[in-house]
Amino acid sequence: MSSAFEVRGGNRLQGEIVPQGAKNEALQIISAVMLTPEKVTISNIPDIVDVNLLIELLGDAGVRINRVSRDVCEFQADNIDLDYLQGPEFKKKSGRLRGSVMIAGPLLARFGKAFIPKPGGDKIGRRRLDTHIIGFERLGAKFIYDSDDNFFRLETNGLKGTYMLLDEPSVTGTANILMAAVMAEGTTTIYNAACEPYLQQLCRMLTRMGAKIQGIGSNMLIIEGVKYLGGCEHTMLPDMIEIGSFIGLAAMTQSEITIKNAGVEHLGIIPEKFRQLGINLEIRGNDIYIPSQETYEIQTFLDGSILTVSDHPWPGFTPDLLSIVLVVATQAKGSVMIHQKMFESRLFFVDKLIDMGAQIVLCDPHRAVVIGLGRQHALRGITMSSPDIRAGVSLLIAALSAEGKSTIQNIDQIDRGYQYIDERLRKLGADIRRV
Ligand SMILES: CC(=O)N[C@H]1[C@@H](OP(=O)(O)OP(=O)(O)OC[C@H]2O[C@@H](n3ccc(=O)[nH]c3=O)[C@H](O)[C@@H]2O)O[C@H](CO)[C@@H](O)[C@@H]1O
Ligand SMILES: C=C(OP(=O)(O)O)C(=O)O
Repeated sequence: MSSAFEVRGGNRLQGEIVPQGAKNEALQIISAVMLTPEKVTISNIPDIVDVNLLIELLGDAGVRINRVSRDVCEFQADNIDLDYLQGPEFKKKSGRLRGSVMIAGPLLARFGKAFIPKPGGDKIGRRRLDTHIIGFERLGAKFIYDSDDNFFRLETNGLKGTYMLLDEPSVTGTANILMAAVMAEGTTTIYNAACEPYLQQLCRMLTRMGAKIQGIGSNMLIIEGVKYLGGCEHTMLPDMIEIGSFIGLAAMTQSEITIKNAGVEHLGIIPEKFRQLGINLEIRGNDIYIPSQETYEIQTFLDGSILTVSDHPWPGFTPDLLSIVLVVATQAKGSVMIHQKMFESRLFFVDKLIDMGAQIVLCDPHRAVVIGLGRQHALRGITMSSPDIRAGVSLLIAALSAEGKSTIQNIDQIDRGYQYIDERLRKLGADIRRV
């Protein structure tokens, strides 16, 4: 696979784009197929590296996989190879993505055993697994940590429902504990649960499989354990992070874009945050229309002070869109403070934007002040490397708006989560190619 994008910036884009199925939802939903020996059919699966890798991993572990089409797949986990799941190949492969940790909950529920290698995913700061492990322990699992090869082994003679107050509303942690609790004996209460649309979707899927869950969409899930879960069908929501990325792309490149079938009722505060940056967007049924805008002006707070955009667990603003907001602000009129509270290494990519001519002060690893150029001059194309998935797309957006040629290396990071991105952007008129 090639590993760089060459972009000639400055084109105004135009047209319609359909978001892919949600990556982070897919990783939960595909893990949940392990909960039943029956057939599960999943639709709107994004064709991206992380998701394909998880599907491959399940296949290696004995799950029967029938990819009916690019975005529909049937799974049947009626013959799992538990030995494979503690072997060297699994350790290596599953370490390449974050989502693989979520196989543990279903395995523990169904077989009383699970193995968690050090997970992969973005290197964006410390990413603890404490919430997952402590949650499993509270349900009655014992864990052994093998420090030589960074491997957690979990075992139980039977999970038992309990009350737990999570240390933090971890997204993958909540999903993992939930998938274990649905087949535990008795009632489990998970308080301070994460409640992103990804999790709401997982709860709905589990309910269709026969699970009993109350409090869906809230930070308190009450789960009545059942003995058996059956097959189901599930369709993934559109990827809200991709949608936010396209809104940012449209504004930054002064383009007129319609994002089709955007699942607007599931976007929470996302459209409002982009409006705070001065971006016009119209919700038209289930589509989002972004008109071409010469300039956009960042709002201030009501008292006139400089706007801060920060991340917060759902229903707050997702940390996965802060890098996009930051790049869009570089060409706005006005200033904004970006405060990335969750991750300590996600803002370092701003040095590349500074090289391109953006005015940004990185105050500390968590906070950056952007002084918008207000189109006084364009960014300049440069050669850069993509440090993580969202920074990668932010740099791509910057490159598409910049004057001249940019080369973005390490685009495997982008391919991890954005489906055929070059091809789709070319259809909108972007000058981008893989080299
Ligand atoms: C595969 C997947 O679904 N990945 C997402 C998931 O990762 P993931 O589930 O790994 O992230 P967590 O929700 O566990 O949180 C990530 C980090 O943020 C810290 N933290 C979390 C909650 C909190 O209130 N305060 C806090 O500081 C945690 O200590 C942790 O180190 O959720 C993250 C937070 O939305 C997203 O960036 C990732 O895209
Ligand atoms: C951080 C992200 O992904 P992961 O958790 O898979 O690293 C992301 O999707 O922005």
